[in-house]
Amino acid sequence: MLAPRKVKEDCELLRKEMRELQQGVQLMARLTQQQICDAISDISQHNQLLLRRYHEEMKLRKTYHNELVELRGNIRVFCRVRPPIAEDGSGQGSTCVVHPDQDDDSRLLVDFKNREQNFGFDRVFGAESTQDEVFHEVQALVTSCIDGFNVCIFAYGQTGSGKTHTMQGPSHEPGINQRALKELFIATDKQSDWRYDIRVSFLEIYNESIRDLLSDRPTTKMEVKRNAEGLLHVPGLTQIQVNCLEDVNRTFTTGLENRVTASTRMNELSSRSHALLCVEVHGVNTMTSVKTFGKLNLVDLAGSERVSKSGADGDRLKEAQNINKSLSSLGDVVHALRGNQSHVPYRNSKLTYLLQDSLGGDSKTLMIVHVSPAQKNVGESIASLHFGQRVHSVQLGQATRNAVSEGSHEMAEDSPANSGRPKSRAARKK
Ligand SMILES: Nc1ncnc2c1ncn2[C@@H]1O[C@H](COP(=O)(O)OP(=O)(O)OP(=O)(O)O)[C@@H](O)[C@H]1O
Repeated sequence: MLAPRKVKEDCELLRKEMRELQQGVQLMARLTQQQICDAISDISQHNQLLLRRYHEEMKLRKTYHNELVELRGNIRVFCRVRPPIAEDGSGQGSTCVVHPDQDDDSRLLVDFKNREQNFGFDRVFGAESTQDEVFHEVQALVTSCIDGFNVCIFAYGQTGSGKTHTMQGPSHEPGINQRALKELFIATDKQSDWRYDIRVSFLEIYNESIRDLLSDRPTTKMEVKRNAEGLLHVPGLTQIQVNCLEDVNRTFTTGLENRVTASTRMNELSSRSHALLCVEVHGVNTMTSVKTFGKLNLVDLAGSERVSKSGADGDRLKEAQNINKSLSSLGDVVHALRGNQSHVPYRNSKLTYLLQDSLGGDSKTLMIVHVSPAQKNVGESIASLHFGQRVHSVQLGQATRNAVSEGSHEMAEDSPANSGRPKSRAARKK
């Protein structure tokens, strides 16, 4: 039998040991916590370093990419994904399967046949992109026509993919056409020693026939001819001098009312023709009388969808075949130019023949490929992306700027916006 005093002492001892054990555990826990915090902080510093390096690399890649684009002869390809719309319906078919890469604004990811396909362009605009953002990227291209460059901007894609939205746009959110003219008015207004004259024509190519959209009595008998200076033009085509946005809007209203539209299963007001807004900028220096001339061609192409899907027959089938022919000719021409091939097949369609002077040489071309985000359109989206990719991915090879094409315009040496820019090849030769 233990004495009560001994029990009390043992109890005290046990209590003391327990307190020490508790303190020891708390100390260990604090130390471990500190170690974990240090490790996390190390990892996050390392991550931040990697992220910084990644962004630096991205910036560098962009710089090199821009240099490469210059070398490739100024042909760029953008891609724009339109947001979901009511016409996409609901259910499985409306699921969004097209996503811009969150970390790289030049890549697009598409879920197709249970695989993720990856497409690269000069720039990808997601569904939330605004008209402002898109125009910001094309602004420099647009104003280069003041310097005497010829510029073409094409909107490509299946019916309902957003081509007209990008080029024309609704009145509360105007697209490239109106913004470009506004920008030209602002830029030409700033040049005190220069007087500018801006003229527009608006035509469509429907079933390989040209129609004047600004004429009261449109005729389909219009042809592409060479004028005395060797430049391609359409005799009899209405040209309107525009001095302000009101003039421009009046012109658009007339032209759009005349546009041929026909219904297909895919879009009630599907445009089955290519619409071409041609802006000519004539400049004259009031001190030296030096003249400049540049052309800006803004093209809303007809829908690129394949015939079977549109349920086409009869007239619609003929339309679809003509559209396919001209779009593939356009792809061939741009592909040949970007690859610096010696033969460029301009004559294979009215569209490329008419634009011959504005494609190639020192001209600048931008193709904006439009895609729907919906799963039910994914086949057409993939076809459009392959079209854009074919143009975009031409290997550099021995490409430099193309030789000056027949009839291209030289940039005047003392053109106002010329200072600090590389001179056109023609100008360099002088
Ligand atoms: N970026 C966008 N933001 C908001 N709405 C858009 C956008 N792109 C397209 N839409 C809408 O989607 C619908 C189809 O677009 P749009 O008419 O521009 O297609 P399209 O490719 O020009 O078709 P079509 O070849 O038939 O002329 C329109 O209602 C348009 O307002």
